[in-house]
Amino acid sequence: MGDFLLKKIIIIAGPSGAGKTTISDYLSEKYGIPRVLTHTTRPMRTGEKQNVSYHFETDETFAQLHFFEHIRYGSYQYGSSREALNLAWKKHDLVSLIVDIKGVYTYIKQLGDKVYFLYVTTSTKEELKERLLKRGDDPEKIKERLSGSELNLLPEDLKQYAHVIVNDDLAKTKQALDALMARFQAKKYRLL
Ligand SMILES: Nc1ncnc2c1ncn2[C@@H]1O[C@H](COP(=O)(O)OP(=O)(O)OP(=O)(O)O)[C@@H](O)[C@H]1O
Ligand SMILES: Nc1nc2c(ncn2[C@@H]2O[C@H](COP(=O)(O)O)[C@@H](O)[C@H]2O)c(=O)[nH]1
Repeated sequence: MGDFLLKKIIIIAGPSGAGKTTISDYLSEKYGIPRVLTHTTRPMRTGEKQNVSYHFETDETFAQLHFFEHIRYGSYQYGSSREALNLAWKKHDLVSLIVDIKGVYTYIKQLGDKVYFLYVTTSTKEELKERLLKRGDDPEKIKERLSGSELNLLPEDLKQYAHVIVNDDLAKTKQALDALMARFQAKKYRLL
């Protein structure tokens, strides 16, 4: 299984539309850092694929699974498993995972300094709204996602752990990620 001490996880969180999936895809494509897939009961969006974007579940199949942590977000359930993480760590020292803010608390509490927390956001809420409209999200759902706890703002007590990326300009974000990866390699995964 390799040296467990080397195993690290980049936990990505932030508002809907901020670019968490885009960033995770970039890390995967450019640096071979796989995303640990999570499970959800929400319907697939255009372009998403079963067992590539998520493990898409029904309420019945979701209820049968054993989760490390799980949440209800909007009308749907989401959950991540320790088994999937361990499986990914068998092949890779560094992996990524996308969760909401509640999930971030769980991962930091349970995995401590194995976690590198990337908080992704934009300068304005309008930018998020525009991206979600362009993606074809329902305007009512967008309203819900961009208010209250669904907005996934960075709480005060998580700021000490967060490495913030303001993803307004994708080219600049990629430069910031490249710099981050260079630091990782230099430090040989001593992330925090
Ligand atoms: N810097 C950027 N500038 C413009 N559009 C972007 C940028 N980053 C991502 N996008 C686009 O915004 C949309 C949302 O991005 P993405 O799916 O990565 O967000 P997300 O944070 O994973 O959202 P969600 O939590 O809703 O799944 C996508 O269409 C993506 O191509
Ligand atoms: N705590 C968890 N949060 C998760 C998980 N999988 C996804 N998410 C978060 O849910 C919302 C909505 O996701 P979307 O794909 O419908 O836009 C978003 O904040 C994700 O980060 C999980 O297993 N656990």
